[in-house]
Amino acid sequence: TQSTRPQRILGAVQQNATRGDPRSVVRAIDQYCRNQEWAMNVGDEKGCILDSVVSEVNPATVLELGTYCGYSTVRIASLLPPHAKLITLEFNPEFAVIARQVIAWAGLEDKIQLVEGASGDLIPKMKEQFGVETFDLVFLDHWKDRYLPDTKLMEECGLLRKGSVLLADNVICPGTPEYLEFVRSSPRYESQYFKSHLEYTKVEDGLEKSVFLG
Ligand SMILES: O=C(NC/C=C/[C@H]1O[C@@H](n2ccc(=O)cc2)[C@H](O)[C@@H]1O)c1cc([N+](=O)[O-])cc(O)c1O
Ligand SMILES: [Mg+2]
Repeated sequence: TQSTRPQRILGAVQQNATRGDPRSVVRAIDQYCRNQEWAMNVGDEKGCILDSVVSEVNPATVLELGTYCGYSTVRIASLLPPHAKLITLEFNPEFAVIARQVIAWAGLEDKIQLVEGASGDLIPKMKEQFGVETFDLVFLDHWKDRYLPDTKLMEECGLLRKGSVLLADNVICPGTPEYLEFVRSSPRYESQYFKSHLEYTKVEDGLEKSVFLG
């Protein structure tokens, strides 16, 4: 029976990465997706921008919207301080099965909690069910038409504090026009665009970093 792209990505990790070495997991996925088949990981070029923002924020609590195969999950978690926690939301059970194995191969299970479900349903439960106060960093990389409603939902649920950082992938390609307009025009956010390229291509894309001002 035919394998799926996520299954082939997991295979590339198991064949080419070293157990317990997150950076080798990241490298194995990038090499596979650059040389064998494209996949919607944030990738190595935008990944360096992601690394710099994570290192600058040095977050104790991170929320990732959109796990997929766990590439950015592992990339972020590998840079977190000892007791920091990353919660990642994944809607597709098949993707979740793969991501859990990628996270395990990297040896990062203790830092990462993968929760299955829709962001719109899970965000209101963050405080009561997952014991979260606020998030220091949110990485948005799920369905592009959910970036804005979920940002408003996080505000309403008191999950953002003065200084919380939102980092959004794909603000150019595929594009998140309503989200971009909102964070760039709202007086409650200080936004900055990091120009880059769509993963594994020469097409323009970028990350938008938006600091919540409270
Ligand atoms: O479409 C894109 N991303 C959508 C990602 C969606 C992911 O978020 C999950 N989710 C988790 C929780 C939810 O509530 C909803 C979905 C979905 O189950 C999926 O795993 C995309 C597309 C391109 N592209 O070039 O076409 C490039 C990119 O970098 C992209 O990120
Ligand atoms: Mg993306």
